[in-house]
Amino acid sequence: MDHFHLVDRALHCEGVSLEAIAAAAGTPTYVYSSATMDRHAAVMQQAVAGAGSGEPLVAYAVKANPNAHVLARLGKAGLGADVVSIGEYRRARAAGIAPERIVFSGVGKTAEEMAEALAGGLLQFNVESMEEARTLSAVAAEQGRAAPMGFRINPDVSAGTHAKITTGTADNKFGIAAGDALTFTREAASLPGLAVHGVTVHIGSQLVSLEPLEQAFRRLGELIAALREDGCDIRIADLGGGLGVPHGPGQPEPPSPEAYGHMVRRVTADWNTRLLFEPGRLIVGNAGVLLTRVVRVKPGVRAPWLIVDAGMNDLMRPALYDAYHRIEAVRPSGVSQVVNVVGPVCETGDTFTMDREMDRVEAGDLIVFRTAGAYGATLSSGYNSRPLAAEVLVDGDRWALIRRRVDPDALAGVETAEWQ
Ligand SMILES: Cc1ncc(COP(=O)(O)O)c(C=O)c1O
Ligand SMILES: N[C@@H](CCCC[NH3+])C(=O)O
Repeated sequence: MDHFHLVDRALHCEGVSLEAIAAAAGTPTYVYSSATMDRHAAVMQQAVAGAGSGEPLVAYAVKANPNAHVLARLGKAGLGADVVSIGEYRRARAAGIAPERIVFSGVGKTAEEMAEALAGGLLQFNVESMEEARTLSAVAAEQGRAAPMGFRINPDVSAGTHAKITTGTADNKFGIAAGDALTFTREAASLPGLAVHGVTVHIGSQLVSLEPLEQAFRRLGELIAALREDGCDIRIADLGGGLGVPHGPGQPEPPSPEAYGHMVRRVTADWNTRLLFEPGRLIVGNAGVLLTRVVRVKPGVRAPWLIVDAGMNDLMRPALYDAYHRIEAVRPSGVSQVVNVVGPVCETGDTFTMDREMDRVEAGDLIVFRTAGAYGATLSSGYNSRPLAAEVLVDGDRWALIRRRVDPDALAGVETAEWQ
């Protein structure tokens, strides 16, 4: 069930009219549905329930949407957190997510970040190089603690997604080449303060086929067997995130979480490890829209330019990855038109789409970009001295402003002239 739906011929989020939100909160504003987030969290947890040995952990990838209220909601829905910076770690903890439900990923963790997370507690660091393992060892030795550790392998599998969100090929910066894993664990085992008990793999984002995932997981399975034979006690396999979400008619249809769960069960049946998952987009992508108002319609050669008050600074995905977002009128006219939808930013890349057929709208009308709950607000910037968009969370027939619009004047407080 879609919680963004028409009521009295106008788009609502759950029981709240998007027109009412725009009138009160202004535009552009991100609007999230709590019910959709809860449902996605439940669907993912059910899809992997009973897989592996011990309780599977669905650790939400905080980077997808780190708003404190979104995190608190997902924590209550039973999710842990996959964090990639100490900022995300702090946010996850502040949202009430327990340390033993947090994994720390990323190629560039600093010694300071490691020290704070180790002292605060976590399930494991997912380490991506021998150099990083040495730093973690030094941090652990200094605290007199053992650092719980997994390590990420690079399986050299192409995920079949956009090059800029592919992470598991030999050309990518991520992970340790699968062929180097034995040498890596032997060396890591010889360092003080490291408790190596996990392996992880994550090959990319918005995957629309299970095949590359299955290939990567099979490599991981072979590796777990080889590591055990070598005396390394692997107890956790973290299968990363990456499952794509539907973007609407005419767009590639990703496999369902249930199909993903079946594949995981089949491939991991004899692994005898606890399983971790790190979905981001799957949980929040379709739980959010970016609500924006048409500033004006300018005649164009190919098609009219629909100039909206959201720009590439608010929703970067089309400019960064040529990403598709379904666009809908908040009050559909029933008459269709072909338009180019662009923002006000002084860049040609500030183009959301060209030659898109959609409902006819005029200056002053509201439209939404769908599937904007993941990698939307969090990737935004204040480019062109534009404010950061507001964020709203809907719950039934109530809504709350969960991030105020951040005015560029806020910079006045941090811009200084401290010449040295
Ligand atoms: C290590 C890691 N885990 C999880 C994710 C979440 O990916 P997605 O939002 O596609 O599920 C990412 C982002 O690609 C990632 O880099
Ligand atoms: N930011 C990307 C996803 C990258 C996920 C992080 N590894 C997107 O918007 O699609």
